[in-house]
Amino acid sequence: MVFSSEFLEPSFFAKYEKLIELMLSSPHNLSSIKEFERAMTVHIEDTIIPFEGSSLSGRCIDIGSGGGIPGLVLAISFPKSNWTLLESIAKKTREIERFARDLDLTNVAVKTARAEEFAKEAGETFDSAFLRAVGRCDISLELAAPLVKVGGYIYLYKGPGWLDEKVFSDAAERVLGLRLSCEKEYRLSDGSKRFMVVYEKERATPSEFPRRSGVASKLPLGGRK
Ligand SMILES: C[S@@+](CC[C@H](N)C(=O)[O-])C[C@H]1O[C@@H](n2cnc3c(N)ncnc32)[C@H](O)[C@@H]1O
Repeated sequence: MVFSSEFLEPSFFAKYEKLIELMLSSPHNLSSIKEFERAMTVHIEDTIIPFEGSSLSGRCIDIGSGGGIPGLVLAISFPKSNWTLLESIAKKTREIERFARDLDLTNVAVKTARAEEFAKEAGETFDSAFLRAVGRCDISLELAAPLVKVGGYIYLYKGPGWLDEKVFSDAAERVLGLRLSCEKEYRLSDGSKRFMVVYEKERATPSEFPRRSGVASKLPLGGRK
């Protein structure tokens, strides 16, 4: 682990390890990485390193949470934040609920729905949204913007291809009333490069959003490749 232990309480590390054990032993193929140490690097370090020395609070949503990454890791690390973990596949949300219970996390709620549908019910009520490996930046921003308050933030976890991908975010920023607020490069302990890209929501999301389920990927705001 490359992050400093001063930033995190020792009890958090036991929970990260337990979460990875739960993910790897799940029958539902929640991680393409099967080896424990490698999963600690790819899932835990990747989630935590960009927040080293920061704090997180308020209502947070992890969109497309899969096996609970990054939401469960951030819920462990920042107990004062309140989390909704949103995932469209029910067998995954049942697993996330079980993990949150086994980890004694009282700041986590789990919801089975597509982001486009959940946004109609929840509206612009979250302080921050987090997405990792859910889609290209413009698609992720379109799923997140209708759920975030004006003045709130969208955090995208991005891999080494970010500098080529970022061209697709311009149109989404303009249409959705977002501003690129911070772009931070970091490295995992294996040397691989990652980016945390943060957008501030400056204006209310136009009423044509959310578009129907699936349209954000079929007709992306940044255009087709
Ligand atoms: C590649 S997985 C990434 C999971 C996790 N965020 C991670 O980094 O390990 C993408 C997940 O997003 C979910 N997903 C994709 N589009 C979604 C949508 N519109 N609403 C909710 N979940 C969605 C998928 O079901 C899938 O579990």
